[in-house]
Amino acid sequence: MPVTESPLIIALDYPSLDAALCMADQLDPSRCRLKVGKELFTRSGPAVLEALHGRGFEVFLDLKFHDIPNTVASAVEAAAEQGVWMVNVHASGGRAMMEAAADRLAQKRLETRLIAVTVLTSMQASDLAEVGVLASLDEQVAQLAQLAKQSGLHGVVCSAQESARIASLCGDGFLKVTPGIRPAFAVANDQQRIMTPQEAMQAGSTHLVVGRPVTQADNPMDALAAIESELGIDA
Ligand SMILES: O=C(O)c1cc(=O)[nH]c(=O)n1[C@@H]1O[C@H](COP(=O)(O)O)[C@@H](O)[C@H]1O
Repeated sequence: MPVTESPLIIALDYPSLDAALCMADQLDPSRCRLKVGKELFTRSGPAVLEALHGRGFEVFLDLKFHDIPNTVASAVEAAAEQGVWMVNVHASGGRAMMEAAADRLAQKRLETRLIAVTVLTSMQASDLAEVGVLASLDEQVAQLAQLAKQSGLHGVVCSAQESARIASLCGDGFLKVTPGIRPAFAVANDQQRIMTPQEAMQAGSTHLVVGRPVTQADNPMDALAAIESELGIDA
């Protein structure tokens, strides 16, 4: 049984363990999961995982691995051994890399969900062209999602704008973890492909990653409650 049925994952993008735990201590593991990303993990290391697991949270370790297959498989194994609920890689690392990571989890009987980033939600079509990708943004996301599924991954990180297409190509059970979530009260910041929480769920997202709209709000708990209410979740 999961600790929570909520689709919400709060991104703890903070510069210190203390700041991250200050937010975590206002949250409840029955209401959301937490995401630990590059800044926090680089500063605090595995201690943050222990601290959050100790408080009962399921943790998405978002380090977006992208390297040769053996290196990524070993990094994914190391994350899973620390008990994280979810870990991610970049789908553009390719089939061999994703298969090696998925196979390693299976060999070691580790149940961590492994997902792949398709195209970052901060990118738009012109950014893709600039890095030499000639496919349209939608086509690139669809191609990488299908490759991730064929490689044995549990799902993808994508924008909610792409969730419906990925559901039709890869199935409802394939996880669609969607950052770039912006409730009506929040600003876009550096996100390009955004949707509101309700639109994202209607589009078929299975999980919503929310950072600054909650963590930088004047009252983070009110912001979280407003999102829950938009989704019809009883807090
Ligand atoms: O893998 C991710 O979590 C991720 C992928 C992506 O394409 N876009 C994206 O924003 N993220 C992460 O999702 C979070 C979004 O945070 P906010 O923009 O503050 O809501 C950040 O921690 C990003 O690192």
